[in-house]
Amino acid sequence: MITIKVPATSANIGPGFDSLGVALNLYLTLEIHEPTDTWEVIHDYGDSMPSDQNNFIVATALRIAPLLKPHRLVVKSDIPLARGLGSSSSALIAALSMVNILDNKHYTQDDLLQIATKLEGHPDNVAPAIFGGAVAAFYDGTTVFHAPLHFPESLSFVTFIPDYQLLTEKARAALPETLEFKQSVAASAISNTLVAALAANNIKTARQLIEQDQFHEEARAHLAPELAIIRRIAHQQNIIGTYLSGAGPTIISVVDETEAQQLMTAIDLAQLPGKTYHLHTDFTGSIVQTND
Ligand SMILES: Nc1ncnc2c1ncn2[C@@H]1O[C@H](COP(=O)(O)OP(=O)(O)O)[C@@H](O)[C@H]1O
Ligand SMILES: N[C@@H](CCOP(=O)(O)O)C(=O)O
Repeated sequence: MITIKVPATSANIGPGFDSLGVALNLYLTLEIHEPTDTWEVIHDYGDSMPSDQNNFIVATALRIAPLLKPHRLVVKSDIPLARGLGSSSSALIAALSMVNILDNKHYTQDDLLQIATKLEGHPDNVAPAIFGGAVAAFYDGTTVFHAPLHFPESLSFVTFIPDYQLLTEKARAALPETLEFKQSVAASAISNTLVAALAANNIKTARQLIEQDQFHEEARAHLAPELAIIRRIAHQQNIIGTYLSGAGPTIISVVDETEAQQLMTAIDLAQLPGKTYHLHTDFTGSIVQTND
């Protein structure tokens, strides 16, 4: 049996729209079992998720390798669907990794990133899902340029996952088509400076910038009302900043490890519809294991 393990990801990290992302310690695992006559996907997502060649993982694999031989697959995941934690990117990387193995493609991690970004449209989830850690990336429509962003290791992520789903497609449809020149300059300067501050462990500057996104959060605020509520709660504590994870609706507060429990308790007291988790950076990224 072959097992592919891919982490969840949180994209944007505030002002880094479509460019910054970090891998988190929730995982999708895809087990590849024996060859079969037709594709069989065993999962516990419920009846609305296909269990045959129409399953997203198989369909994605067949887009890349239409003649791939069917196998019995088992998918296990603690990454919730359509919550802004990159479930579709993790599934996509699992699919491409399966093609890599079954079709002997010899894709490097960089090849995977280029193909995955073409399929996903933006690199900020797929890059950290492949490499682990935090990544900054830019896709010009043809090529992805990327570099690791070394976060201070003491940072962790208090993560509120609402009970409701929000498809990324719907949250992207809420975005403006254009951004005025002056605002674009500010938005990109905020993002650049946040990246430099995080890389330099300059927490004071990171704290001043992480909630200053000008690209997407305001346009999406009505789709994820918990963002404003959790920000208010978090501002009463010693946190670094709170942002909309990916397209939402998950809300993440970046905190020093030692401050996490106090914030989780405060969020839980607000009794919002959802659950709070204390997540950490996954530094490994996607891995493939061959078991007997
Ligand atoms: N493990 C999986 N198996 C099959 N399809 C999946 C899986 N994970 C995600 N998907 C597909 O991706 C959709 C969610 O993607 P998206 O709206 O981009 O949200 P997010 O990536 O933030 O979780 C799901 O509704 C489902 O169609
Ligand atoms: N930059 C994208 C990230 C989408 O992430 P997801 O986890 O919600 O799929 C966006 O903000 O649309």
